[in-house]
Amino acid sequence: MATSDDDIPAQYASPPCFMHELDPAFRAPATMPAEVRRWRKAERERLIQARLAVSADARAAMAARIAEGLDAVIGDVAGKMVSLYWPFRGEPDMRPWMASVNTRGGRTALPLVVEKGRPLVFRAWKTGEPLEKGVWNIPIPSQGDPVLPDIVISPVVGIDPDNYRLGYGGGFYDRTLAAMPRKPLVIGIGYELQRIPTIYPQQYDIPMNRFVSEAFRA
Ligand SMILES: Nc1nc2c(c(=O)[nH]1)N(C=O)[C@@H](CNc1ccc(C(=O)N[C@@H](CCC(=O)O)C(=O)O)cc1)CN2
Ligand SMILES: Nc1ncnc2c1ncn2[C@@H]1O[C@H](COP(=O)(O)OP(=O)(O)OP(=O)(O)O)[C@@H](O)[C@H]1O
Repeated sequence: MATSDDDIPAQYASPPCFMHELDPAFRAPATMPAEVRRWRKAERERLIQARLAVSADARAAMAARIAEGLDAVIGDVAGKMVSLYWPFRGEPDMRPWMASVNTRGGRTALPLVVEKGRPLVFRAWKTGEPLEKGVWNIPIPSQGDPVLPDIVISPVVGIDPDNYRLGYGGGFYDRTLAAMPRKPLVIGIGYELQRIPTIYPQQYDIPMNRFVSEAFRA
């Protein structure tokens, strides 16, 4: 029986973060448990290596299947603004499909990192227009006003059964989607080998509406 203070484990009067007592609407900032952060880092490295171990020819064949899957999911692209990406580290190269969107009366855009910790900005771009080197040497459109895509195609490093995406660890897509005034259709793309049982979703992770891989069947 606890008869004296000495028997009761020491406790703080308030939890260490007491902002919610001052402002009931306050939510703790997005932080990730250290073990999840470590796990994600290791899993990213494993998945990127696994993807790079596939031959360039096999990756190109899978990208062609992904393009068919995107057409099946999206249907008519005319009048749509679709954001894609400049491929690196073995991501599916969708540049041929990007050109075909423009041929069919759609428009396309590329993301650019304005600053680490800030949302991405999308700039209209199509084959042949000038590019320059952005952060991490990723090519970005040299000019053009920001656009708001109707459809965001997001390359995944890993994807789980609830369509939560593991990316390169910058939090860019989560921040960007959270900040967009109109919710676009968000399609994660990647290879079957990138499926994982869970990404340990955190409060700020936003799931993809769809995931399209080389195994997609309409
Ligand atoms: N092709 C392509 N372009 C894209 C993205 C993408 O996923 N694919 N992005 C999608 O967001 C943005 C770039 N995001 C990136 C985020 C992090 C790193 C990176 O190299 N990060 C560090 C580690 C970061 C950390 O773990 O804290 C590294 O790997 O050394 C690269 C690009 C915009 N452009
Ligand atoms: N909406 C947000 N607001 C503030 N911080 C965020 C938001 N979304 C993510 N973050 C921060 O970004 C960091 C990286 O997130 P995460 O591991 O999910 O990146 P990722 O989805 O793999 O990367 P990327 O989208 O750049 O490919 C996390 O530490 C998280 O705190």
